[in-house]
Amino acid sequence: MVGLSGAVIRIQQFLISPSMEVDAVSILKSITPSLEASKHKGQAGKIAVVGGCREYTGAPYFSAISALKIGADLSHVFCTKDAAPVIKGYSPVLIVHPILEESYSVRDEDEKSILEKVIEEVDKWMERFDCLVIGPGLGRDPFLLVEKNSIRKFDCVSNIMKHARQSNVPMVIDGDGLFLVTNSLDLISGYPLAVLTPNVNEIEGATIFRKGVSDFISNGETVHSVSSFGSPRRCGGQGDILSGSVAVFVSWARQLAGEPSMSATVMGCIAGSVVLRKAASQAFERNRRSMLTIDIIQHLGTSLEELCPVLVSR
Ligand SMILES: NC(=O)C1=CN([C@@H]2O[C@H](COP(=O)(O)OP(=O)(O)OC[C@H]3O[C@@H](n4cnc5c(N)ncnc54)[C@H](O)[C@@H]3O)[C@@H](O)[C@H]2O)[C@@H](O)CC1
Ligand SMILES: Nc1ncnc2c1ncn2[C@@H]1O[C@H](COP(=O)(O)OP(=O)(O)OP(=O)(O)O)[C@@H](O)[C@H]1O
Ligand SMILES: [Mg+2]
Repeated sequence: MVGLSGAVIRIQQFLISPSMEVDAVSILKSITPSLEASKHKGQAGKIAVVGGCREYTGAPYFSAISALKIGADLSHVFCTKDAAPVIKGYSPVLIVHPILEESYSVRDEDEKSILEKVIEEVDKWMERFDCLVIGPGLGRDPFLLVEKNSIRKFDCVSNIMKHARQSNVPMVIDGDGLFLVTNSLDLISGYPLAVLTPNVNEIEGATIFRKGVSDFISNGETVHSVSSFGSPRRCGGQGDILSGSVAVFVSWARQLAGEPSMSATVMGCIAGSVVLRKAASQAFERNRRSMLTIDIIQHLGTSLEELCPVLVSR
């Protein structure tokens, strides 16, 4: 396990490691499944986003809707009670669970029983999920994410992550989920099915996707870059599209037969990067300075189709 200062040194090593521009489109094509009339609902992926609180409702929406736009069959959001009606109002296609509690609505003596209820609710679904996204718009409430050395004994999201890990469910960790893991590295340390998507970082065992002018993806051994043209607009929420997209591609990559030369998490990150960058470039061409995150979401389908045309088997 590495501490935060260790993680910072590793960021520097990560950045100076030689990286190779990867053939991202070939990887995308190799993991994207065909559409077959015989397939049933759920086989193309069931994704769950854990995030959304009073302040942030956009981030979990962007992430969850992007998973559907990439091609997942079902997309769930586990959020606080206050955020749920707002997120439901954005779209009827998302399945929204208003189960998380913030500390202002929980008495100290009720914490344990409420935590148990939250975990019971999530556990009902856990085995069915192909990938979780932890953190978009989660906020920093101490009953959601416990801080290091806090006197607080319980928090909801660490426990959800522990249960996901026990069930071998992959996790893409972004936004406030990154804040949580930098305070509790053991949540993901040594877990090969964790993907972290910070602006810069590295933690042993997990796959790191460092976002920027070029995206760098590493599992600690090799570094792959994706530098295809994206967009010069940096409006908020593009990282959320990425987390939802990567979740779907990781779940697809895990279905590959044989022994692929890269891990499912690395392949899923590469595929997510190339599709998002293409969608961002298309959205920017059309909207220029007024390009918004929702414009990129509208181009996810056409970008994926251009890079990896759909194959329909009857
Ligand atoms: N419309 C919306 O509702 C939006 C909400 N957003 C949410 O807003 C909240 C704050 O997002 P910000 O963009 O300010 O924060 P970031 O997504 O940049 O980072 C969140 C946290 O991750 C950690 N982190 C990131 N990079 C790190 C590194 N290299 N090393 C160590 N730790 C690192 C830090 O604790 C940081 O505060 C998040 O919940 C985010 O999901 C954003 O996603 C933008 C859109
Ligand atoms: N300077 C850049 N030029 C081109 N593309 C970029 C640049 N920076 C980031 N990107 C692309 O945008 C994607 C999202 O990265 P970004 O840095 O916007 O995330 P973020 O800051 O976490 O977003 P959010 O607002 O959702 O929190 C990256 O994967 C990358 O492909
Ligand atoms: Mg972000």
